[in-house]
Amino acid sequence: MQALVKTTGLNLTFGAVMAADNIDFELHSGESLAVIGQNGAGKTTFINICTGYLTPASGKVYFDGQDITAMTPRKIVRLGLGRSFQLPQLFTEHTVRECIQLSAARQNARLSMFKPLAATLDSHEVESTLELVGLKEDANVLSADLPEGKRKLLDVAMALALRPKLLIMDEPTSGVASEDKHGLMQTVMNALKERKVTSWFVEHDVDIVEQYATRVAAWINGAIVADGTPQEVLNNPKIKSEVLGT
Ligand SMILES: Nc1ncnc2c1ncn2[C@@H]1O[C@H](COP(=O)(O)OP(=O)(O)OP(=O)(O)O)[C@@H](O)[C@H]1O
Repeated sequence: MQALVKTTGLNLTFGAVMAADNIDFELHSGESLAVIGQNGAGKTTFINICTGYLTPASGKVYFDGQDITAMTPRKIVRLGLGRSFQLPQLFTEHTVRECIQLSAARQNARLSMFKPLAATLDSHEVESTLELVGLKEDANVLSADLPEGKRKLLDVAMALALRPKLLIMDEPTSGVASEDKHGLMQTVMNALKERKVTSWFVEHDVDIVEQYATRVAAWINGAIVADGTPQEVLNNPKIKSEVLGT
């Protein structure tokens, strides 16, 4: 089966820092990948390279068989590689519904000064996305007024409005109270399953990793040092001492 994401020999340094060290990696449709690693290990740099925000010094990135190494983030999103951010990128002066509408319109290049936004979009699509992430009752709330957990959900919903094949989430539960993390992840993972979206998420909470990942990749100094089932990676002595600190 062709990999959904494939990288070959990716390298990137920032001065003396090795942020990506010859990374060969594959992700297949249907996987749920958790990425773990200490701060500064290179998890976000790898995501930035795969989503067009950074260009590697050498190496290639393929999405669905297509070379996307030199593509812009916008083009990559249109191919079906979605992304959410550690700090949600919302339209803070707009309501929850409008944020989803704007996201969907951006994807379809349907933003126009001359037509109301709602008239250019499939309203059923927008409403079903709101429902999917449990934000229907908040549809008319300003996104800036949402609590952190719902801001994260809206960020995911905006990415889902673009109908991705893969969603990469950089720390989807960071900044959320520990008692709310599981509820948030459950909603997100149910939504991805419903839309048949492959998932890749960066996570520091081992309980979340164990519960929601089918595969774990552990990073140290810009390299993947362990890659396997959660059981294998989380019980690996090197990962326990150098990544998890247990
Ligand atoms: N634009 C940049 N300029 C200079 N150095 C950078 C830049 N981006 C990242 N780095 C450095 O590259 C290394 C990897 O950073 P990266 O953000 O990828 O780590 P991370 O594993 O995502 O960490 P965190 O868990 O803190 O988000 C770090 O040493 C970081 O300081």
